[in-house]
Amino acid sequence: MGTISEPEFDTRYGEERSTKTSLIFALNEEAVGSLSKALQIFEEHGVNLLHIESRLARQNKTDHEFYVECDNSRGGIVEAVKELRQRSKYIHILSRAHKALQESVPWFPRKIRELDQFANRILSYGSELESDHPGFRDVLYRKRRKEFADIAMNYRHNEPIPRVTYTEQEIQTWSTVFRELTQLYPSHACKEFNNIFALLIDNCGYSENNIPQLEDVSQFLRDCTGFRLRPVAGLLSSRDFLAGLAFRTFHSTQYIRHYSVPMYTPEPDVCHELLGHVPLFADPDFAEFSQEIGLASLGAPDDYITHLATVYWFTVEFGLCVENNERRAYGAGLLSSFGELQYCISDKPAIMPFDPARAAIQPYPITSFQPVYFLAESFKDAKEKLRQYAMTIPRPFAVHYNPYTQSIEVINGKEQIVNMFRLLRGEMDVLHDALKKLELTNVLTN
Ligand SMILES: C[C@H](O)[C@H](O)[C@H]1CNc2nc(N)[nH]c(=O)c2N1
Ligand SMILES: N[C@@H](Cc1ccccc1)C(=O)O
Ligand SMILES: [Fe+2]
Repeated sequence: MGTISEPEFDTRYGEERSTKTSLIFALNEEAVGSLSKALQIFEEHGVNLLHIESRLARQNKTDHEFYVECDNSRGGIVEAVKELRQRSKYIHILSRAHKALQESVPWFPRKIRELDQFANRILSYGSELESDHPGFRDVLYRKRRKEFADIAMNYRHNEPIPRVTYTEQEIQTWSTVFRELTQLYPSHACKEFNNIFALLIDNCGYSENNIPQLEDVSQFLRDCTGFRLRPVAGLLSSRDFLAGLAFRTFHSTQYIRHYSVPMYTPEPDVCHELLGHVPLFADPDFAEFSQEIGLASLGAPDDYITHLATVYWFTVEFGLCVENNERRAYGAGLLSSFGELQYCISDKPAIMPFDPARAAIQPYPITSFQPVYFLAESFKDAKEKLRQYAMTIPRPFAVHYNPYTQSIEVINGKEQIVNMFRLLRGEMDVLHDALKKLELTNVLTN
């Protein structure tokens, strides 16, 4: 069992490097040798220690606290602190210059076209998935996957998504998944999902004998909520994936799982995207919520991204909620796996009440059924709590999505405030006019 691994530490920080930084930290464990292991981290990152002191922690007078001064002229302190943080109860960084360095913001896309840059940044699940992936030894399957990867790699913003002629065998796999899942949905899926699913059957070519085309689904979503699909060759890093949502863009795979194990696959495939995710993206409220999560992620520090992605995992991917005193699935990873959808409603897994702060630190496997699920009071409750959680990500600026230019505006000065105010005032005027014409102006005053 593994956990999703993030790409290497993001090095797109500011150029500015201070030479001297002071830190105070207390280690998680005080075992013999743990300090020397911790100090080794500095060495590994080329950071020289100039001075070190230990003392009893101010807070509780029993822990030992260490004060170190380091020479950062060769860089590496950001990485070292990041690693040390994992072994520490707390770290305080004392140098001002270092703080400025930390506060400089990781790169994020500002224009929708910049999502083109994500195409070749696909994470592999690592050797573990490779060897237990059901398609691992199937040469034909791997060859076919390469064709799909090429479509995604060559795709550019605003192009229609290439249509794919699926093979008989692929359609068979889809049929099995579709048939099994649609039998379970009425009793296992939340009502928001079930309501929209019917629309997809009527409008989007969803049926037992047809794998819908991404382009058609993307057009449909654009009409419903302005969401669109982009083909992607595989798993994106959490940071990139979430950034896509900020632009109302959902990265979707186009290949289908291996025919040998239709009931569960360890990576996203077209069944997961089209059956699991797409229905809720057609819901205006969920679309707005998804974009907010995406916006909150832009430029967030790495550790916040990891936590946000984990909460996302336990909600949007694997969330359960209560409906009429019954357990129902709203997570896309459940709604696309007829194996796990039955399992999650059974009494086998552990169920915990949904609390974002708790879910954020729960480890999870990616290649097997989840041992733990979080149960929200309702689908709405989960959305609300995740939204509030996302708001706690610290950032020295606000962001706003301009739908006309499809770009992110960073609100960090007077000029941007004035622009945004103008935009909103225009909309408020329309609203006021509408209320007047409907003789509803009193709703504003009451
Ligand atoms: C945000 C969170 O990590 C989430 O599970 C992401 C990760 N990367 C992804 N990448 C792709 N292609 N599809 C997905 O559904 C996801 N999910
Ligand atoms: N397990 C899901 C696919 C999936 C993999 C990884 C993350 C989320 C979903 C399925 O079988 O449909
Ligand atoms: Fe997913």
